[in-house]
Amino acid sequence: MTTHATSIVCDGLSYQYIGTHSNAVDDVSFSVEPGQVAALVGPSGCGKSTLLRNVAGLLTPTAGHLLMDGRETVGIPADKRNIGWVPQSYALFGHLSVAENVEFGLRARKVAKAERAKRVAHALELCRIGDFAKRSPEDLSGGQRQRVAIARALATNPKVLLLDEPLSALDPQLRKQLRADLSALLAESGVTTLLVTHDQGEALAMADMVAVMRAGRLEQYASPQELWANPANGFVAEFVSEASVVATTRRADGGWEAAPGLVIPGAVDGGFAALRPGDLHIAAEGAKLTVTAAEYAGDSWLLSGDLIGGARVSLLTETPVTVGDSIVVAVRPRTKIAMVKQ
Ligand SMILES: Nc1ncnc2c1ncn2[C@@H]1O[C@H](COP(=O)(O)OP(=O)(O)OP(=O)(O)O)[C@@H](O)[C@H]1O
Repeated sequence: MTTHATSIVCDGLSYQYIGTHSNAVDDVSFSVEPGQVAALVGPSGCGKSTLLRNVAGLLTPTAGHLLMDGRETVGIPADKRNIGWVPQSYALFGHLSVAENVEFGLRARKVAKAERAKRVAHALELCRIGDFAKRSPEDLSGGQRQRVAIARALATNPKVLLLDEPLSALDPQLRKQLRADLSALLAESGVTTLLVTHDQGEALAMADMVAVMRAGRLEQYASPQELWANPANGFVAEFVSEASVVATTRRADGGWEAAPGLVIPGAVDGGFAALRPGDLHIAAEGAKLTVTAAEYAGDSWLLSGDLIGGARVSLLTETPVTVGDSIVVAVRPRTKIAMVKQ
């Protein structure tokens, strides 16, 4: 769809709401390469939507720069930025057909009729909703409605696509299915995309780059693989991979352990070990763990428990275990544990 993709640079961007005492977005810097999909993730209230609204031009930064294709964008009104905005609710018009919804933004921009028809047809095809062109969006499933909202945004040939929680209106089963479809669609469209999600799984699965935010600050900006392998700190490890971040101590043999007997293979320096549920298994030798919760997950159990020393960790196992049981756990063979600073 896009012939020329746009780069986005946020440079020291801050935003403070009137009447508040701190920045909702605080000195955030990152850049998105042309055609990339970047996800903003972080706990509720960390500033994701505020940042997205600044990029959209719905809010004006209190400090910093926002560059698109190297050009300062702060000060340019929202309707002159050529941005495709897909709100959480999709905001489709029920009294218009799917095709008319997609055409809506083009009419508003006074695009000529023949060109409108061409762009609508292309957007419908790209989003695989041509079969529903004459239907009302109200007669479509949640997933199909989402495609209409994206087609409507893409039809205007935006420089940048902004998606606010694109999958949150869908049920959990459908969310997983549709994130692959949405990724494929975004890749095919080639448009530079910023998306907000509070679901770290969604961010890892869909984005080229992920911005992890906490209390307005950017904690880390990296590819999903890099975030997983080298989380910048304990917060990122816990948020991105549901890790338990446990302090290590030096063993007499020079190695490091996260609890008596729980050796962290390959750890050269001490620090905190980010232990993910998939990192540990029940073993003959290792550390004692008292099971405090056992959640059945179909082909496995998700156990949580306390190690000697008090740290709480989780692990996936196929062995049925009951709450109160005492088990021995170790790091699975050939598993690299991420070490972080707290
Ligand atoms: N209009 C407003 N006036 C004052 N403060 C606001 C306003 N909107 C948001 N905030 C505050 O700014 C901070 C960031 O909010 P924001 O909505 O950007 O977070 P978020 O990460 O998108 O959260 P969520 O995941 O819950 O949508 C929060 O502390 C919030 O209370």
